[in-house]
Amino acid sequence: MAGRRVNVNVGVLGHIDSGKTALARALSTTASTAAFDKQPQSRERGITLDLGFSCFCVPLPPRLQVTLVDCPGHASLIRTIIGGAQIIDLMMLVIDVTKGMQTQSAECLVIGQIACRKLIVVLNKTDLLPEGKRQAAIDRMAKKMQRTLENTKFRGAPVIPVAAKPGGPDAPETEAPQGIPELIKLLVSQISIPTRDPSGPFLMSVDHCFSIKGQGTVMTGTILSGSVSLGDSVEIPALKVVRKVKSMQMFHTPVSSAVQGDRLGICVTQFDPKLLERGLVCAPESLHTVHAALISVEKIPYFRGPLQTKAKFHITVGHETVMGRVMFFSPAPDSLDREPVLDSFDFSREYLFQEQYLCPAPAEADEAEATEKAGQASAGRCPRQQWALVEFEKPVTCPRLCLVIGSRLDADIHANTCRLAFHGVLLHGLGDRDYAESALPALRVYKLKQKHGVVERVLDDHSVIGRSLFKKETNIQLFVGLRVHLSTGELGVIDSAFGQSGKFKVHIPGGLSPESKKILTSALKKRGRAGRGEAAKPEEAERLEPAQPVGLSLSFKRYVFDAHKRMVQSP
Ligand SMILES: Nc1nc2c(ncn2[C@@H]2O[C@H](COP(=O)(O)OP(=O)(O)OP(=O)(O)O)[C@@H](O)[C@H]2O)c(=O)[nH]1
Ligand SMILES: [Mg+2]
Repeated sequence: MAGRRVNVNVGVLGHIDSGKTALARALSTTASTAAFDKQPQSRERGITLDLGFSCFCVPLPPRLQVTLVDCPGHASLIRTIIGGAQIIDLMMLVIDVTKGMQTQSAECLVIGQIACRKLIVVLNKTDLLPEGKRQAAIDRMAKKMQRTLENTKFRGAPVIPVAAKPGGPDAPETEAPQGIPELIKLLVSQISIPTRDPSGPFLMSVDHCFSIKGQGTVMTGTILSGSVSLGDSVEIPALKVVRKVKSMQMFHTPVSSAVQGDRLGICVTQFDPKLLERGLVCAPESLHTVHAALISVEKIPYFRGPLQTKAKFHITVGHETVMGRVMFFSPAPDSLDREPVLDSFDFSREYLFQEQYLCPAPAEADEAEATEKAGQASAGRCPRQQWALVEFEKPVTCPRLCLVIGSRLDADIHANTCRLAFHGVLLHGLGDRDYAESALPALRVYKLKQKHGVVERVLDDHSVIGRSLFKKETNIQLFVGLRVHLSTGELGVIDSAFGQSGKFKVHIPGGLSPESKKILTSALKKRGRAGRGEAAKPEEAERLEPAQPVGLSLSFKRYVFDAHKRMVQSP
């Protein structure tokens, strides 16, 4: 790769109007087709609508080509921002120094924590600060940003002041940007040349597609994995078409091959560019299209409100965003602290269904209160990994183990709240349309069912009558053979229904203990004659209630996807 430029992708993210495009322009020496808001709609609306690519070179060995990925800032374009964040090696978070952190700055920071390894903060528009107080204001904002980064993985990241377009839109082009050489120096010092891995299946994220008369259709994008050479066949999975690579260019320079991390244009023939505004191109058959997926999931702490099972979210899978319904589940109680596994899903294990994603209970909540409340787990009971089954409204094509982000993009963009709800890794895709029948029965997620009743009376040393555990209309036959526990410690087995009012007979293999017999036979006088101290009639005597209630508890599992709804009791 002597003399070959190593390409590094740097994202330019931040709240709308913080000056991202102005900064990209101030830094770049070469612009790609769609850089600097060239599209007419961008011009019309005066905002960036799509990813813009431009670059500059740093003549250091190996010659570094820094590709800037200029992302939109507008809240409604967050899908594009998430797509952009997945192809970058380092993120520049652009902050308007006169405004500080704004809503989308916070969302970009969240996306950065999920998708990027490195970040620097660029305080832009310093020319707007009054001359005399400028440095003090910059120092104050830099300190504020450090505090914001304090409890993120970017703690201690560098903060640098610039003015990408001093004087603003009306300033003459001659007005030189400020702080750019220092920013380039900082970028070069922060960029660790990522190890590019040419192995693995070829996968490219395409961000623009256009035709060139006499040549064919050019798809520009960034290689996410593997490599590509002239003459290779590539698949557009969303359209299920395969084409040969006719020619390739990197920033207007013809090349014969490219590897992960490179940004390039691939030219193919007989392909209508309108069919693929943005999406994926890959080695044939290397991606899968899934109708549902099992993901490892982590809640984003800034998202307010619970992550409710059965709720719908916008699910960004790789570079596509579709609506999906989620069902959360956690490890079975005996494996709460298992090491998280992020490269596969273990179907051999059992999992506990959750009404909500489990968050640590507040420190002051006591154990009972914490386990009581849905969606909360006391400190010692918070699992190290949780999962979700995501059922997509329409199938998505994505790489294995790709990033997944769940968000509430329909939330009010002026409500200054983080719309990003959770993130995770797609561990297992369900490609069958009828996955509910073909795949889900193998997913052993269970609900723990608990029923409580009382012993009404003793029949003999090995059997009692229970009540208030089933409803009158319950078919008790279904429960025959299940184990119940007496509050006095004995183990019982449901033997049969007893009468028509939901009562049932319990067989106690080990027999009642003497204490239990005492409790159960030291009966309360029944109302009526016996209640008035008169001798109860014999048939009334056996209906006497124990003085102190003896509880009967029945617990069993029901597997959520077991069509027969069997009740299972662990051995
Ligand atoms: N005074 C001053 N104005 C700036 C500076 N940088 C950008 N601007 C102005 O701020 C406005 C927004 O600049 P853009 O670069 O389009 O901001 P952006 O972050 O790309 O906007 P979106 O892409 O729509 O989110 C424009 O009018 C710029 O001229 C700066 O350093 N100083
Ligand atoms: Mg812009």
